[in-house]
Amino acid sequence: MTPTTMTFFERFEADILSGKKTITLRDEAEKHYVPDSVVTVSTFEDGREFCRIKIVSVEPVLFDALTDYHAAQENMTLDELSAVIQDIYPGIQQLYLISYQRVDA
Ligand SMILES: CC(=O)Nc1ccn([C@@H]2O[C@H](CO)[C@@H](O)[C@H]2O)c(=O)n1
Repeated sequence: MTPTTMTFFERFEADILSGKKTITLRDEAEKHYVPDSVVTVSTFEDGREFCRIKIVSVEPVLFDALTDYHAAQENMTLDELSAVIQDIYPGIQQLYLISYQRVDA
């Protein structure tokens, strides 16, 4: 089934709304998003909906293969991004790069 919702940590809300953050890296539990589908986005902490996004692409990427370019699309340095991922997904190698565009409500 095509997923229709996605959660983000609240601290990333502003970057998503401003368009500074245009990808997210998830584990295999979230690899089933479908390009061109529209997804309702809410905060992980309290489930507050704050925008909708259109999935652009979903592709596997290894943690060790992350680059400054990925980090830039997260509005972070590579060191910051690596630390964030290690915190959320300790020891993970296989990630899924989900790129998205904000769509109007
Ligand atoms: C709330 C929830 O269920 N899961 C996640 C998982 C990841 N992320 C963000 O995606 C990027 C790479 O992982 C980083 O910016 C992360 O902080 C997030 O916001 N929420």
